[in-house]
Amino acid sequence: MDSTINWYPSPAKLNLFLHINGRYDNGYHQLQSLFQLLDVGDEIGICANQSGKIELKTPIQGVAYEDNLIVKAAKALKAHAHGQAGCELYVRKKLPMGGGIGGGSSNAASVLMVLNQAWQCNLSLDALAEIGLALGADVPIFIHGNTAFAEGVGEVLVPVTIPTVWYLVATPPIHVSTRDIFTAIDLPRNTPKINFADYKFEETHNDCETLVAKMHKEVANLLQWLVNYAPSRMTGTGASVFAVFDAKENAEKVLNMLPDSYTAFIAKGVNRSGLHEAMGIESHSERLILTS
Ligand SMILES: C[C@@](CO)(OP(=O)(O)O)[C@H](O)COP(=O)(O)OP(=O)(O)OC[C@H]1O[C@@H](n2ccc(N)nc2=O)[C@H](O)[C@@H]1O
Ligand SMILES: Nc1ncnc2c1ncn2[C@@H]1O[C@H](COP(=O)(O)OP(=O)(O)O)[C@@H](O)[C@H]1O
Repeated sequence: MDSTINWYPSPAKLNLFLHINGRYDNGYHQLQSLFQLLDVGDEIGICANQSGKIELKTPIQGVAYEDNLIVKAAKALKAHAHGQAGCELYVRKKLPMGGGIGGGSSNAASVLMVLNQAWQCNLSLDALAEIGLALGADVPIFIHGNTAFAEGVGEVLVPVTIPTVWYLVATPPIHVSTRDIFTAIDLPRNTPKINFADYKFEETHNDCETLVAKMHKEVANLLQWLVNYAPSRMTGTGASVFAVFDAKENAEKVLNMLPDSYTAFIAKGVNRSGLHEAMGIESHSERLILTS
């Protein structure tokens, strides 16, 4: 094996809506969501070897080696590899962490997908998604690599093709703990299930948004500002917020006016993950086609 570092996309996602339909006995929440993949993300560098060691060459400040989802993913897959499977791992972090745009889960998925090939584990996408689910509820989305409706805790997926739009994604300088939101007493947990074929953005919402906006005025202020320019909503359990535009130029105009206190980027919505495109993995799954 040579020592070339190969770089792969690790795309971000948005939850275009997030409905909480109930709660399972283990405390996890039963969700419905539309996961929109983006053409923007981190980059994961991987150099597979036969050292038997998993080395992270670019540590992330504030995340310990054993807690890093990149390392956890490699360790989880090593149990399915032969011989002295090892690797050097690198990340070029571009996505804000803990913002509800899935950077950590996507990093884990990219590592699982690439090492599955490099170590010749030959696991199916379903098997990789099952390993990924134990690392985080959003990992299966990134393994299957489709913009998709999700149910359950995010593991029951219906791939979808939706029209291309542009997003301005902005993150206030705060951290929202997913756990704190899901354990809050006043989180709504009884939104009726929708039929995915009837989905319309304006008829859906994010059940976490009101609570997070109440707890963090930065999120409330950002939403109040953005909604003057375009339909806007929080993604996941926050703190990032997105606004939807038909044209990239319009998103750029609003980005130029955005106060400096937010980190922000513009991304195109894609129906297929850039990782799967880069790895040449064809999409065979049947897709629900939405025209608006
Ligand atoms: C709700 C979403 C939507 O994308 O929020 P974001 O994390 O993206 O903001 C995710 O599915 C989150 O996934 P992830 O961040 O991987 O969550 P996990 O590590 O699996 O769980 C963190 C904690 O959130 C709670 N949790 C998570 C998912 C879920 N369906 N119900 C829950 O109650 C659990 O208390 C768990 O201990
Ligand atoms: N490789 C990683 N990239 C980002 N976050 C990571 C990573 N490994 C572990 N984490 C931890 O996971 C948390 C959630 O990260 P992330 O997936 O970016 O956010 P979210 O789940 O809100 O979309 C971070 O706050 C960080 O502590």
